[in-house]
Amino acid sequence: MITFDDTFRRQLHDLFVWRRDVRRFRPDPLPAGTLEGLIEIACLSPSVGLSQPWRFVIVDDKARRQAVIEDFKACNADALRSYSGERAARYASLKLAGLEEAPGHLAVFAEKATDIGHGLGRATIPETTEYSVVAAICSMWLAARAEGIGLGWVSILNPARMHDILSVPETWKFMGYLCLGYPMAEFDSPELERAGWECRRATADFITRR
Ligand SMILES: Cc1cc2c(cc1C)N(C[C@H](O)[C@H](O)[C@H](O)COP(=O)(O)O)c1[nH]c(=O)[nH]c(=O)c1N2
Repeated sequence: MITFDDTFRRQLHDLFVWRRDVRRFRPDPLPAGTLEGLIEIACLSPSVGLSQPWRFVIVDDKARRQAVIEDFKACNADALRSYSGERAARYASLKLAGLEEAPGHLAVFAEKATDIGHGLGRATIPETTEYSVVAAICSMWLAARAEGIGLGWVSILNPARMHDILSVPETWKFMGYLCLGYPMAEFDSPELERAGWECRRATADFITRR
């Protein structure tokens, strides 16, 4: 039997506190096999019916990376137009992806048509497939941070374009595009909070009793 002691629990708590969404990366490359190792950990995550619906695409090709960057720029410009006044100025000042600097690019999809798991748990709530993939990304996020590697989740992208750029099957649903690399700096608070976009609320605000 494996048990975890107080020292581990304290360190685990620090890991939760110091995990960040990272957009500012140092240019240093990641050691060979880093992404594969993180994917290995992600695959230990829970999944509905043990369906393991996560699909990872390591994007090394320069032209495909550039196409993703161009799509981000277009989507981010559209997003900026949805704000006005002071909010728009603030949005424009945010750095919302580290696509140009990050040495590691990883696109993550959910295989909606998988037979693995024989449909268990998915009939009433089909979105459990996507939930499972999000669980895997969160595991990877923490595992990366434990290795001193920053992960930034980019969702300001057009899912249909991601399919075209990455040539993946129709049944794969785009879940997110992850930038990975060594962070420029470490923080214990979200960048959006530090930039004055939004602040974390008290935990009690999210709890209701019935
Ligand atoms: C599903 C999803 C999608 C996105 C994000 C997160 C998640 C969960 N986040 C990161 C998000 O802004 C960040 O998690 C919060 O601001 C909290 O900061 P920390 O993750 O605690 O550093 C994010 N950040 C960003 O700069 N560009 C983006 O496109 C996205 N997209």
